[in-house]
Amino acid sequence: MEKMVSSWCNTLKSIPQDYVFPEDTRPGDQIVPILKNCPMIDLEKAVSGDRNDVIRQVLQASQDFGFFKVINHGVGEDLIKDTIGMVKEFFNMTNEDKASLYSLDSYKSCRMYTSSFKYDRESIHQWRDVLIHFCHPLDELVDTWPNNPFKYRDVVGKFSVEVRNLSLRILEMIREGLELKPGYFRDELTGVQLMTLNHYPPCPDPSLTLGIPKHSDRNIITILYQDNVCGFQVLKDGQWVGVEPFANAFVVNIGQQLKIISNGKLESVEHRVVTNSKEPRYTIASFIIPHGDTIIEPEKTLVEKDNCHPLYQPFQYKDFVRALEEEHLCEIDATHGSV
Ligand SMILES: O=C(O)CCC(=O)C(=O)O
Ligand SMILES: [Fe+2]
Repeated sequence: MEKMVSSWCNTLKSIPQDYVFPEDTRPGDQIVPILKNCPMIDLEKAVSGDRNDVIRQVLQASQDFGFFKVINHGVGEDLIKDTIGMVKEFFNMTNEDKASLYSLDSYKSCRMYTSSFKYDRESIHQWRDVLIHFCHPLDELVDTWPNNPFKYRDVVGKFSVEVRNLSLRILEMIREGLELKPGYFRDELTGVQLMTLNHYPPCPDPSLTLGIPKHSDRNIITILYQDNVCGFQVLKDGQWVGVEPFANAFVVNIGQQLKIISNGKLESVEHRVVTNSKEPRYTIASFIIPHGDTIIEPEKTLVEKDNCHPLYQPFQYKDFVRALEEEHLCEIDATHGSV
C-alpha cells in the first residue's frame, strides 16, 4: 500500500529514479499541440436524424484516427458527475480504508495497484494508482467491489451498465457500416467488461515520467471518461497531440481486436498519458473484451469484398494477450492482460 504513488508523492520536489522514463520515451519539455480536427460525433442523430450519416462518421473516424469523441451518447450527466465524484472520493479515502484492496495478484477480480499490473517485474514505474474490477455480468461481480464509499457499488454499477450499453450501440453502428451479419458482436467477442479507475497525482516533473506509456488498447473497444484535466495524448502522423476533455463527452478507442477483425480497415490509436504538476487527474476506462478462448480473425466477408488477403492469422484471444506480454513486457501497458 505504501507503494501507491499518492501515498508518498506529496512532499517530493523531484521524482524517484525508478519513475524516470528513458530519454526516447519520456515526454520532455516540448509543448504538445492540441489535436485540432478531433472527430466529435453526436450520437443523438443516430436515433433522431440521419443514422447512416452517423455510421459513416463513426467509420471514417475509426479509419482515419482510430478513436473519436462522442456527445449526446445517452449516459446521463448526473450519473457521470456522481461516478467521477465517487472515484475521487474513493482515492481520497485514508490509506487504512483502502489498504485491504491493494494487491499484486493479477487474478484478483477487484484490486488496487500502482503503475501497472507487473509492478514487481518492471524496472520503470508509471505515475498512476489504479482501482480495477470486472463489471459484467454486474450481479455476479458487484459484491467483489469496494463497499466504501457506501454508495460506490450502486453508482458505479449503474454507470458500468450504461457505458457497456453505449459500447454495444457503437459496435452495432460499426457492424452496420461494415455490413457484417446481425449479432456479429456476440457475447464471445464482447462478454467481458473491465473497468479501470485511474488516479494520476500531481507530479513534480512531468517531463520525465508518464502516467501510461505509448500503447494501443488490445481489446475490442474502450470508452474513456477523462473529466476536465488534460493528459490523454494520441500519436497522429508521427506527432504526439493532446486530446482535450470536453464536458460530458467520452473518448472511444478502437481496440486492436477490432482492427484485426476489420482486416486493418479500422485503426487502433496509439496513445499515452502525461502527468501535470498542478492538479490530480482522475479517469474512468471501460474495456469491452472477448472471452479468452474466442477465435479472432479477419472477417471473411470483408476480406472477400475488398478482394484482398487476410492480414492476420486466426488466434485465440488469450494467446494474443500472452504473446504480447512476453514480447513487449516493458513497453506495453498491460492492465488488460489479467483477462
Ligand atoms: O487515463 C487515460 O487518460 C487513458 C487510460 C488508457 O489509455 C488505458 O487505460 O488504456
Ligand atoms: Fe489505453
